[in-house]
Amino acid sequence: MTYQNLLLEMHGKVALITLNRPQALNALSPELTAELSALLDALEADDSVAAVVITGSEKAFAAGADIKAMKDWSYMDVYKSDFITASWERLTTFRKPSIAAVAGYALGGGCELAMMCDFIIAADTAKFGQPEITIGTIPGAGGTQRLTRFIGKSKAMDMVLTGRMMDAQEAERCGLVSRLVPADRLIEEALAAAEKISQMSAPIAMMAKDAVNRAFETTLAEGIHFERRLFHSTFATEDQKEGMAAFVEKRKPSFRNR
Ligand SMILES: CC(C)(O)CC(=O)SCCNC(=O)CCNC(=O)[C@H](O)C(C)(C)COP(=O)(O)OP(=O)(O)OC[C@H]1O[C@@H](n2cnc3c(N)ncnc32)[C@H](O)[C@@H]1OP(=O)(O)O
Repeated sequence: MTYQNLLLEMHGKVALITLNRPQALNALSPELTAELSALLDALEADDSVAAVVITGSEKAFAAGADIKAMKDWSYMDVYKSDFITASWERLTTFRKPSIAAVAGYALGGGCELAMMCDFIIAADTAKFGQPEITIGTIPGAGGTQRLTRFIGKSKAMDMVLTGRMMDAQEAERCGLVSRLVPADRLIEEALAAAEKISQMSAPIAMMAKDAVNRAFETTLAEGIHFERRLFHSTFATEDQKEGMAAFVEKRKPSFRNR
């Protein structure tokens, strides 16, 4: 498949996806999100891919949904097509580890897309926001829910009601991003993190990701029960045997993803 709005580069077992609509600050058009969804399907099915990094340009990770495309849509258009469509949410069902590497603007759907990744590494130039209210709408790709879980009610209300932007330092302080790096090291750092993850057992990484994600969805008791059962099931894998044997034998483990 050829992609008009995305670039794909392989770095060993890590797929680097670059959103590529520079003329519109990577605004997330229906075509772009459909391409991203199709590409994630292909990467999920490809056993040679262990992790994914999604990035944009120096100026913008993504400036949100494509306002020019959606400005004249009617209620029936968005309701019947169920916009935000499944293609936007494909990242939330992607089972391999995903990292958003954010420089510049991550606004509206751009911020929402970054929050759908497993974690966010931000350049010191990054700016996050949910400015939908300034154009007469509200976040529609999970912003009110995910941002609130990341940064708490008070700050989420501030962001969503004023539409203000948060700089990278504030985003790190309040837990929206996991790491802050100089802009010229963003891709290197994100690829290094993904490469480190790709050395782990792939099924164990999936279980770890499933367990952390469950914390978003359930009570503490249910989440701990879920974690415990997954933890137990790691003992049914060859990779748990290999990992612990390697520790005892003072060598590097050689995981076989079994
Ligand atoms: C997903 C949902 C449901 O949650 C909804 C949304 O995401 S709604 C969209 C939320 N995002 C925004 O409201 C941000 C819109 N953009 C801006 O405020 C500004 O572009 C900026 C602050 C990010 C950057 O400003 P500046 O440097 O002055 O650049 P511009 O001249 O404004 O932009 C350059 C070029 O890109 C086009 N552009 C920017 N953002 C979008 C967008 N979201 N959709 C479509 N096009 C966008 C902008 O129109 C410019 O193009 P030209 O008009 O010059 O052709």
